[in-house]
Amino acid sequence: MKEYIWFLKIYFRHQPVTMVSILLLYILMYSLQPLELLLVQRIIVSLGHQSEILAIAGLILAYILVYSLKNIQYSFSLLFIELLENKVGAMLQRSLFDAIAKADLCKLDQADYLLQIERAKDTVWFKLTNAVNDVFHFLGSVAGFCMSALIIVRLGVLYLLAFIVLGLLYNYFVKKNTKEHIDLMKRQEHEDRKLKYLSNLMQDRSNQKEIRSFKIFDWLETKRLGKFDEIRDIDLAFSKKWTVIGCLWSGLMIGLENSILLVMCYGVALTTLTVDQLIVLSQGQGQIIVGINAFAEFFSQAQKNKIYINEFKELITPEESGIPAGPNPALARAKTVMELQHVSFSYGDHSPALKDINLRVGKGESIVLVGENGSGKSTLAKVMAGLLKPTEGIVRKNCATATAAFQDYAKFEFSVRDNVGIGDVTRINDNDKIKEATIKGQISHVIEQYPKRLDTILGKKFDADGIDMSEGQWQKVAISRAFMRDADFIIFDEPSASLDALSEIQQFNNIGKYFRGKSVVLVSHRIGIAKLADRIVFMKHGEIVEEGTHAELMQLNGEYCSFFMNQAKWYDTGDQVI
Ligand SMILES: Nc1ncnc2c1ncn2[C@@H]1O[C@H](COP(=O)(O)OP(=O)(O)OP(=O)(O)O)[C@@H](O)[C@H]1O
Repeated sequence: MKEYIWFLKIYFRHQPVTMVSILLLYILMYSLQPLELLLVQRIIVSLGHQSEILAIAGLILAYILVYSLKNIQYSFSLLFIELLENKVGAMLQRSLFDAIAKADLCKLDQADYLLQIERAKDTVWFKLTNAVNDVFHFLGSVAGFCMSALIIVRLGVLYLLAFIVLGLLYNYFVKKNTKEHIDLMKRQEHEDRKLKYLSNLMQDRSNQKEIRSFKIFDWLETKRLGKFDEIRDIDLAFSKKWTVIGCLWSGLMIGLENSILLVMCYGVALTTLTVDQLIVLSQGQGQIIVGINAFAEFFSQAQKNKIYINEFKELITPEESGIPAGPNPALARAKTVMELQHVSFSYGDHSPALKDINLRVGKGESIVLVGENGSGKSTLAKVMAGLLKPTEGIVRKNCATATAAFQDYAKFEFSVRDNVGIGDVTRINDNDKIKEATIKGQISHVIEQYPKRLDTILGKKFDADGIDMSEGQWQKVAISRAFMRDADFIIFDEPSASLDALSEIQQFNNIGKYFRGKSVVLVSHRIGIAKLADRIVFMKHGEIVEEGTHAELMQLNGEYCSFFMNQAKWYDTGDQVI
């Protein structure tokens, strides 16, 4: 019940009036049914006793009123529930996005975490509101059940017991069916995701080049259909099985219901029961069964909801940040902007991508990380940027503002202004600053050619006039973001991977020029760039194996030297590698 109290509190805190209104409406709805029963009985008795026409008309009017009230109440409760869903759903969705934005980046590569997010989207909009609805239904049905039971018990305890047994039997079937269905859904969840993935592959624009060039449409479609058939066959088998069981069970229930009806009719024949009592009992039977179903439904649903609520609660509970925020006096004294002590990092259960890294970035120092593919440079850059939380070790930071540009930068289908301005959202409407950033990022001359300039939409998903930039142009937009902020500490992970040779040289010149005096950590494959840095950090298999200036490392004649010479021999300029 802990989890129910947690989320009910959230709903009450945000929408107290709506919550109380729904509760009152449900209690009213469930109380109207037994009232209807009493009125029917009174009408029959009055007719039988040939009471005054005015009294009979009054009773019929009251019955019509109760009946109409029931329908009006239903429409209102739907309206209130929708209101609740929209208001609280929007707030919960924000909590979810907030949690995703704060989660360790590598979590977003984990299938389980992605599945949790997928489920949470449903939880936000439907499952939690449904759970609130269930609680109200339950409370209302308790009230209704008690009133119906009181009416029936006056006519005979045995009738009430018989109806309760009938209700429990009905419920046994529903419970079995629901349990098996839930088990099936859980087993199918992963398969459903695979099917969704395959379907998305077929419609995603970015895959169309490969699909057409390699002519893999049929191959992919066979895969998708295979998965679709697999899921459909299992669903169909389930439906067939439960249709047969359902028919047999309904037959049994109809038999039992009619047997009870026969007993009641026999009671009328023996004059132990009057006709109005027979009508009240036969209608009351339905209300008792519905009541028991509502209880059982609530408890079985509560079991399911418990899982979703707990999972959602866990998902939106903030994680501890990887790097302690704020200035660090000890680092400030040592003129250090960042220090890593014995830092290791693993992606899930994989072998460590970083092993026992010790690194200090001095104020105003430029460091270039070099090494073979997969040696851990990008991972280290992400740990330094606070995007990945070290598995072991400590990262200490001492800088007011930091900025970063990554090789796997985001392409937002927004305007150029937004794409660049997000580098510092506080200045997203500052045209001069944005233009300056695009000049430093070497993309201003391209943007100047667009008729709408900074207002040009990048990408064509939402705007037919949108511009499709080349990969290199996109990279320049991403780099311009980094120039938006006057940061003390800048991390560049392969900022030139998609640039042509001249743009690349210009880009590095710009970094040197505009970030002079700032602390810069740069990941680059272009080893000639390393020579310009204050310090070179050479990585291999997730470890720092050599550290020093270009001259020092060349003299050492170790890993860096051979890496440098190997790259240098592809350039005629020999030692003058760019
Ligand atoms: N998201 C991920 N999940 C699992 N393993 C990963 C992930 N990203 C990187 N790795 C692994 O971590 C190791 C280090 O990768 P990283 O990208 O940091 O290397 P890198 O030196 O930047 O490589 P490159 O020069 O190719 O960009 C590699 O073995 C890689 O396979």
